[in-house]
Amino acid sequence: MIELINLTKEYRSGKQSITALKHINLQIHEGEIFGIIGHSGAGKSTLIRCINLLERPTSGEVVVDGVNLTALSPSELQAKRRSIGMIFQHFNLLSSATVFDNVAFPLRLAKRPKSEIKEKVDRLLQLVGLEAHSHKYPAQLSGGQKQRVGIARALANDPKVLLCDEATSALDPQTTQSILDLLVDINRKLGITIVLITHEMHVIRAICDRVAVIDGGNIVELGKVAEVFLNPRQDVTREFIAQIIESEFDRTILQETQKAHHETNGNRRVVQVSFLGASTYEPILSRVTQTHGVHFNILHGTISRMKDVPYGRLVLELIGSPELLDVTIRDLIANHLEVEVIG
Ligand SMILES: Nc1ncnc2c1ncn2[C@@H]1O[C@H](COP(=O)(O)OP(=O)(O)OP(=O)(O)O)[C@@H](O)[C@H]1O
Repeated sequence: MIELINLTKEYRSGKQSITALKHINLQIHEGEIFGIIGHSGAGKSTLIRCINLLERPTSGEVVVDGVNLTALSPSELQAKRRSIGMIFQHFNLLSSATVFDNVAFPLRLAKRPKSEIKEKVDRLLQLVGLEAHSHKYPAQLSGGQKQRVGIARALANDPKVLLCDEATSALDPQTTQSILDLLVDINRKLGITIVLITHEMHVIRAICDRVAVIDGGNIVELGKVAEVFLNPRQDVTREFIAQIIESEFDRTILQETQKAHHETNGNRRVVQVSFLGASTYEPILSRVTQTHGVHFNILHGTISRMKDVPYGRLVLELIGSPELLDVTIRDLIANHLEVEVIG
C-alpha cells in the first residue's frame, strides 16, 4: 500500500547538512494502523511528511497504491494527495472559519457541488461527534474537539490513508484516549490505513498493529506491536517500553529472596514469564508446575492489553531440584511462553 524505497532526506543550510533519514525501506500494509516511534530529532516528522511529499526526499521513492509519487508532475501530485489525509499536533484549523467551513474547505477546493458538500460535511461531523457544534469557531472548542474537526476535514476527500503527526501530543490523557478510539473506529468502519508518529509508547500499545522504532534517521526495529513489546532487541525500544510498564519490577526483591532462601539457592530460580494472546487466560503455569512438582512464588506481575491482544508478565521464583527446574522451564517455553531466567 505504502512503500518507502531507499529513502534519504538531507537538510542543507549554508555549509551545514543534516541527514534526517538514512536509506529507509518500509512497507505499510493496506488497512493497518502503523506506528512510528522515536525520540525528539529521530526523524519522525520528516518521515511522515515524506509520505505525502510535504517534504521531498533527497533520494529514494515513495510509492502509494502502486503510484510513485516522486515521479508525478505537480498537478498529478495534487490530485494524488487527495487520497492521503493528514492531521496535526496543533490541529492547523482556519481560525476565522466555522467548524462546518473548516471541514468543507477541501471539498470547495476540489470544486464539489454545494448540495454534496452540505451532505458530506454533516455526515463527517456526525462521524466525529460534532454535529451540534457546526456553527462554532475553533476558539470556542476544546483541544479534543479541535482535533475532531481536523479528522473530519482530513476525511473529506475520502482518503485511503490518514497520516497522523503527533495527533494526540497536545491533549490530556482522557481526551487522548477518546481520539485514539475515534481513529480505531475510522480504521474499522472506513478501512482507512493509518500511519501515526509519536514519542509515546502508550499510543502505540493502544491502537497500532505494527510499529517501527526510528533512531538517528534509521529504522532500528520493526514488527507486530505485541512481538516488539515482549521481545525488544534495541535499548531505545526498551526505553520506550519502560514508559508504560506500570510498576517496574523492583530488583531489590531478588536480593531479598536470595537471602531468605540462601540454604536452597541451587534449588531455586527466578524467571520472568511473558504470556501473549489466548495463553494469558490459560492455566499453563499451574499445570506445568504441578506436573513437575515444582512450587512457585509470584514476586511481581502485570496483566494488560495491546490493542486487542491481552498479555501478562510475571516474575516468579521457581522452587525444586535443578533437573525439575530445567524441565519446567523447557515445558513453559514449549507452551509458547517467553521465559527469561533473571536470578
Ligand atoms: N527544515 C529543516 N532544516 C534543517 N534541519 C531540519 C529541518 N527539519 C528537521 N531538521 C532536522 O532533522 C532531524 C530530524 O528532525 P524531525 O523533525 O524529523 O525529528 P522528529 O523525530 O520529528 O523530532 P520531534 O519529535 O522533536 O519533532 C533533526 O536533527 C532536525 O533538527
